[in-house]
Amino acid sequence: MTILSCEDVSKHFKDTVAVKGVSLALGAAESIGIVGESGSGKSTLANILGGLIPPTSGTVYFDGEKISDMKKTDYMNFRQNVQFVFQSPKESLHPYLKVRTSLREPFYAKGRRRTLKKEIDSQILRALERVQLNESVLDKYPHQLSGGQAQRVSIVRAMITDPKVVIFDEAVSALDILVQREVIEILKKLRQNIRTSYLFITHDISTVQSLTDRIIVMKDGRIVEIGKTEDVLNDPQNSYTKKLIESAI
Ligand SMILES: Nc1ncnc2c1ncn2[C@@H]1O[C@H](COP(=O)(O)OP(=O)(O)OP(=O)(O)O)[C@@H](O)[C@H]1O
Repeated sequence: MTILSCEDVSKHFKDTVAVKGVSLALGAAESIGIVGESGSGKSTLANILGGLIPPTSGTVYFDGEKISDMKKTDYMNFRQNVQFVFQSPKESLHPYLKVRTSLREPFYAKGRRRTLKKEIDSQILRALERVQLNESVLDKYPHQLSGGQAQRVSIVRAMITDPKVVIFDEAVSALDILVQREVIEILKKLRQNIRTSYLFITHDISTVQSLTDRIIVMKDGRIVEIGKTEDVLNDPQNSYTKKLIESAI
C-alpha cells in the first residue's frame, strides 16, 4: 500500500526548474533514500511531498487522497502525519523553549490537549530512552545540547506522536562522523517500528545504505535511477550514480 506519492511533479523558481516531472511512491513502512549532489532538487521534492511548498504542476497524494483537494481537517491530518527532521536542529527546535516544552507541543498540535500531562511526560521519557538520551535534557534549551543530542531531540519531536511518514533532510550530514554513526544506529533501531515510512534525503549515499529499502538518484531535478538499495549500490546502472558511489568511498 502506498502512503505518500507524487505524479509528474515539477517546481519552478523564476528561471530555475528545481524539479522536473518526478513521480514516485513511498509504501507504508517503506524507507527510501533520495540522493544526489547539491542543487539536484532533493529538498524541493521533499518539501513538496511534505506539503511545505506547492508544486508548480503535478499532483501529490497522501493515503490515496490528492492533497490539493483536501478539506481542512484532512489537510491538517496529512501535515501531522508527515514530519520533518532537518539538517540543523535549529530548524526543528524552538531556541527559546526548553526541550520538555518542545516535546510536549506535538501532542497539543495533534489535538490531544486532553491527554493527561502525566501520560504525555511518560511517553516522552520512553521516547528519550529509545534514542539513548538522559531525562536531564528536558530542562535544557537547545543551545545547551551537543549537536548529536540536539539532533536526537529533533528525532524524538518528529516521531513522538507516531506520524505515518518522517522525512529526514540531511539530518545526519552536519554531525561529526562518530556522532553520525551513533545517530544512524539509533535510526536503524527506530526503523523496527514497522508502521512508519521514511524518506532520507542526502548527498552522501553511504549514510543511507543501511537505512533504506530503495534508493532514488536525482540529477538536475530528475530521477536518473531508482532501485533496491542493494542493487543500486552493487550494480549502478547510471554513470552519475557510479560517480556518487565512488565519491562516497
Ligand atoms: N526558494 C527557492 N528560490 C529559488 N531557487 C530555489 C529555491 N529553493 C531551491 N532553489 C533552487 O532549486 C534547485 C534545487 O535546490 P534543492 O535545494 O532542492 O536541491 P538539493 O538537491 O536539495 O540541494 P542541497 O543538497 O544543496 O540542499 C537549486 O538550483 C536551488 O538553487
